[in-house]
Amino acid sequence: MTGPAIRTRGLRMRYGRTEVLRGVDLEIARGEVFALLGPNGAGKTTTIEILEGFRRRSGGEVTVLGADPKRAGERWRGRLGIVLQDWRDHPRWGVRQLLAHMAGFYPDPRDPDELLETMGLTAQAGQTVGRLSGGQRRRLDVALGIVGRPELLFLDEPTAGFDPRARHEFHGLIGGLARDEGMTILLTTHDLAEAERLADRIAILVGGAVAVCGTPAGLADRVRAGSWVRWIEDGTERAATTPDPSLLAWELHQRFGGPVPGLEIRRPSLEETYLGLTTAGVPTEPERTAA
Ligand SMILES: Nc1ncnc2c1ncn2[C@@H]1O[C@H](COP(=O)(O)OP(=O)(O)OP(=O)(O)O)[C@@H](O)[C@H]1O
Repeated sequence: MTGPAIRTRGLRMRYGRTEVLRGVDLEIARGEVFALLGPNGAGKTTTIEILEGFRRRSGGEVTVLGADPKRAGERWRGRLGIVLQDWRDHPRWGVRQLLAHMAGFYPDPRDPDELLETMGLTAQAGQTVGRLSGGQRRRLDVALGIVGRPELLFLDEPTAGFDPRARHEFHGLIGGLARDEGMTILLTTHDLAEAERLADRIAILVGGAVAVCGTPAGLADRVRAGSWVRWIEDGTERAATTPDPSLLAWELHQRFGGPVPGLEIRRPSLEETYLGLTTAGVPTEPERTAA
């Protein structure tokens, strides 16, 4: 099938009088791993719930695997894998029992035992779901999301509550699903390092619209464009923001004819810049950050 896996144009959502999404434009290619970032309440979950067909949008166009989620049926839904933020609990089910039960709904499911092994849950196979730790529960959620070999996988904050080892293993698993099986993956996360590591492209949602979107490297260049340079001149502290701090330092060095008093150069981390973007708004053109 041709065409992008996901396409939205002018997607809008209003809860009562509050407009949460104000024209979200996204285009996610088949086989792409795409991360949606944004502060709490930015509308990430709302966006993916609309894409999954769980929520009716207020406006705009949406196509997911060639269909409008508003009208798509069960066969379309069977091509999606969904890992929600708060999955309904099945505390009395056995881990393997639940996975095998869910596998039964799909025409070509993964083998539940192999999947438990991949997810590091073999030892918990006979345990009831209610007795799993938070991280184990999350891994089971992901197993349930991929048991039907979905073409498109939605992961809403998949690694929340994971310890570093589980997170590392999970990143390997997601990389493998995309690389080896060509699965399209849309994930939301608050972890910038996770987005950089996993995603082919990242979009940051601010104020109900996509503020920036690009590859992790492109985004890093773009948001890191402004470095702060400070120095003392005529007894006064001076400061400038520049995309090329070494050039400015060299110019100052020439001007002073030697060492520059109080010279300090600081390059904001991606994390700091992300925080800046999401609290103070963001210039939409890269040139403006580089001014
Ligand atoms: N069913 C609802 N009714 C009314 N308001 C809602 C509803 N669901 C979400 N909202 C509001 O919409 C906004 C966006 O919520 P959403 O859960 O989509 O954000 P998010 O980016 O996923 O946040 P988080 O990072 O905290 O998960 C929030 O202000 C939230 O309170």
